[in-house]
Amino acid sequence: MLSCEDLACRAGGREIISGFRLEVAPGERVALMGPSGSGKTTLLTTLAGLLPPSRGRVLVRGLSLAERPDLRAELALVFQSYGLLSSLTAAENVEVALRAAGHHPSEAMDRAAVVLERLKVSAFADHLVEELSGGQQQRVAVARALALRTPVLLADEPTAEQDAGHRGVVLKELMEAGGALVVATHDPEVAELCDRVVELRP
Ligand SMILES: Nc1ncnc2c1ncn2[C@@H]1O[C@H](COP(=O)(O)OP(=O)(O)OP(=O)(O)O)[C@@H](O)[C@H]1O
Repeated sequence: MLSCEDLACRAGGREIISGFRLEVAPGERVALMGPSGSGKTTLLTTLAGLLPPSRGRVLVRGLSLAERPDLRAELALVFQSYGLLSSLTAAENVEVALRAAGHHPSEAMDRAAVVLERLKVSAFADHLVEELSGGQQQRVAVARALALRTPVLLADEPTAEQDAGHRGVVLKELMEAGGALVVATHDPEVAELCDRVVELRP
């Protein structure tokens, strides 16, 4: 579903990742682990097609992501820093992503309501993102990515800001989403729920 071979990524003028190989099957859940600074965010950003690799290619269904930008529609990314539009409401953030992906406004509204409910943020659906706590914002970011129902979901430490109860909520939704999942995490319990662990070394 998602693969790369001999991938190298640069950030800040130096090579952060080199000779990286990954093959993720449809529906497979992979935990990406490694110490702080080992390159998990850099790698996820590259796999999402947002940062061009300095060597190698990212393939989606065997096709080059660089040559076929339309394949980006197969991927969703939960950013470590959420990447929400702070002057919009939680619901609008999800709806905007769905509308940008081609969904009818009324369908986007319905789908956003369902996914925000599942992530336990429906009580804040009409609140501006800037009024939400870090944990609430993170669940909106997860909701936005899940709402797109892409075959591949990339998630960067998606439970880092969650208390124990909400961590379970986020994990359940991510694990049951059904698509391939690559999740960067420092949490061994998240890794245990995945099918396998890929370790990055600094
Ligand atoms: N835009 C940038 N400019 C300069 N250096 C960068 C940039 N982005 C990342 N780096 C460097 O690349 C390395 C890898 O960073 P990255 O954020 O990918 O690591 P990480 O494994 O996700 O870390 P963490 O677990 O702390 O989130 C770090 O040494 C970081 O300082």
